[in-house]
Amino acid sequence: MTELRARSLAVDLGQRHALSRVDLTLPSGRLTVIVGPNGAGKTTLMRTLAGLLEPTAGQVTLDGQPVSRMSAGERSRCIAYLPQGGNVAWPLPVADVIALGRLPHGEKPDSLSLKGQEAVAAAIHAADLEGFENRPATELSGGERARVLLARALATQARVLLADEPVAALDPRHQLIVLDVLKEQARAGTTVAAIMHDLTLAARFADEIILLNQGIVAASGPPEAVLTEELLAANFGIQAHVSHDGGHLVVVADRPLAEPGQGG
Ligand SMILES: Nc1ncnc2c1ncn2[C@@H]1O[C@H](COP(=O)(O)OP(=O)(O)OP(=O)(O)O)[C@@H](O)[C@H]1O
Repeated sequence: MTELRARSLAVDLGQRHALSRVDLTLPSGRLTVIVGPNGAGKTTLMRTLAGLLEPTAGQVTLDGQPVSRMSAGERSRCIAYLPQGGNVAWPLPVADVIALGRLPHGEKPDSLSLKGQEAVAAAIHAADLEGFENRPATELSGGERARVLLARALATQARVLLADEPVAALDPRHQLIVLDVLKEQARAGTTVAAIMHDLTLAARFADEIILLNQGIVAASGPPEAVLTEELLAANFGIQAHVSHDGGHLVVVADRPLAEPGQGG
């Protein structure tokens, strides 16, 4: 059982307290979705969990080991991080970009081990990229590129997968495909967390939701406990209608409130 934990985490960015007193546990076998308004600290939290940002206070541990004390190589083998809106700088073939996910294992695109080749093929299949392998990665649509970068993260086969808005640029079919992949990864034993803004999709796929607002955890738990009309008003500043449809929670944002938390 892999467990990524944050204890009393605080991160200051310049003069701003981006995160304060964050305690959370991401267990393996579960898909945790992090939601919250713009500027809530979601990316800051995910980068800190990935060991890419040094906390001002508190600690992140992976199975009890402080992430900050892991070497960069060990960390990138254990924790795959998919950044928000990532780009591809070089016109490499798609298959080579995905194979870069094996670099933490010391494997280059032209010298993949058998395990590496299998990991890349599985990632191409999971991200629905068969037929794209030889296309220059710089000549893709935004959604296609997002799937290539997800596939690169999958190819690492890390124990932890952290994805910052993995479905933001995707069409509805590929949103479902990618979230199915993340859920399958979790079911296979990976610790998976994703940041999302689509609350209905989040409710449908998340085992647990963490609601972040102004750098603190405002609520966490199963979707129905977190995505309530009261918590959405207080934290997103929206009057929302939450209903059930075929066992799924549906969140419709009706209108913005003048101030977060203001009813009526
Ligand atoms: N380099 C920086 N220096 C100072 N403040 C920063 C820096 N980067 C981010 N911030 C601030 O920290 C806060 C948290 O930013 P963060 O990117 O984590 O938010 P987020 O919840 O991911 O937002 P979004 O939904 O818009 O992606 C914001 O108020 C942001 O303005």
